[in-house]
Amino acid sequence: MNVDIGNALDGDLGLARADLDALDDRVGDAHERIERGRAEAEHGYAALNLPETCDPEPIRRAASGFDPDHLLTVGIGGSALGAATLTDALGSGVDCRYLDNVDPAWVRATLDDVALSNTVVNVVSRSGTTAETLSNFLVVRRAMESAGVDWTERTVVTTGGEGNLRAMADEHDLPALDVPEGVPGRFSALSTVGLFAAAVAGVDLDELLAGAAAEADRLAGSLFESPAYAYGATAYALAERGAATNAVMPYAESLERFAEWFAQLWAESLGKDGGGQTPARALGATDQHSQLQLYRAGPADKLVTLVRPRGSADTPIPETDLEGLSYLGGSSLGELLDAEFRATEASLAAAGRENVRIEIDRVDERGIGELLYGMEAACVLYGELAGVSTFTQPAVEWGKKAARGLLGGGDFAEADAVSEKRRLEVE
Ligand SMILES: O=P(O)(O)OC[C@H]1O[C@H](O)[C@H](O)[C@@H](O)[C@@H]1O
Repeated sequence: MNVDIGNALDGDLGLARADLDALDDRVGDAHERIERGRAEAEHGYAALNLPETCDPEPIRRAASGFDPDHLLTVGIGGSALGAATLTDALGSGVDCRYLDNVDPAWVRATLDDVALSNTVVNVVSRSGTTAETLSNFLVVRRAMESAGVDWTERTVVTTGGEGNLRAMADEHDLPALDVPEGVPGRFSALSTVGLFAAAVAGVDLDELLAGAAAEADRLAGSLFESPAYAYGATAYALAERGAATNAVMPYAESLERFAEWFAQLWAESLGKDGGGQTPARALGATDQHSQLQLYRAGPADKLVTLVRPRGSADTPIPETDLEGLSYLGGSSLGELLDAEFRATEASLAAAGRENVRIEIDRVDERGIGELLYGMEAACVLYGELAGVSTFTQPAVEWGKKAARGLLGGGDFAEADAVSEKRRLEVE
């Protein structure tokens, strides 16, 4: 992964090279803290050891028993987004669906759309208690029963040591993969949580983990020596100067889910103590024709993170005698996309709007391994610099408890707050 922070300097928010030089001592201290956390496999930091600690063999074994047309992953948040990012970017041959919402019409439509007799279900929940995931799984199970399909033959469970899912896996003797200790959901893409779906979809797990390991090897005590830290430190420094939004804009359709994954990573890890950066999701070149207006001419409160592969398969643009379009003929869609990318960068920079360029060689296992690991390390570094508790999500838990209380799942004070909703209705 290559990170170019040149366009983050000397823009409207006033970040100068000297500021990054001054920040670098703190990056060195944060790196030491991160390395200590990794050495002791502390909660959260353990995720940065996954390239070494994750054994792909049991995952491949669990996947090898199937040759499905469809893979239905039932999970939410960190228990769906990592797998979805991997299969969208790298998967082939298997139709991968993610039941990561409880919209009843959509769940029904998804189930109607797949041949359940040729579907593998992966139900994923670290806690084994998440209401959305468990409810969806019960619906899937019932649909399989109604279709005369033995769900116990087609279900793989990925979960922690305890909880309802673990009990169900034990009761029905289902194949079960363990969520590793100390790895929060949003940092779990490179574990059993993300890799089962990837394996079913034909992704080369060894190459993916090798890409991540290569990025891990680049972590160093200076932001000028480590691409991941260069990005994390720059994002932090800009946030301190008012970049309240981080707009992530991949220039590849296959990376659209990556932006969704990044949004969870960044928001849930760093949105604490009144700070953080609101992730915005955009897609190049499509959103050059919509959101770019705001990024260039709206409030100067953003970092735009442009992500792209350096190379990909290309499609020539046919010659045309249409007047005014001849400049396109003989060129290619790839060249056009490249020009759009560089034009966006330049248009932002010329308006004083900070942006960073992140590149991988290709959208392949190596590149995606580098990218996911690099963003995770960047996020952990940002968390250290900001002094927040990167690996917790108390605000999310609050809402979970309130919803559970409303459904009669226990006595939660959070549920009482629901009746205190302020109203000012206009009809
Ligand atoms: O894997 P689970 O325990 O089902 O959790 C799924 C998701 O639940 C919560 O909302 C957390 O905030 C997420 O970080 C987590 O990924």
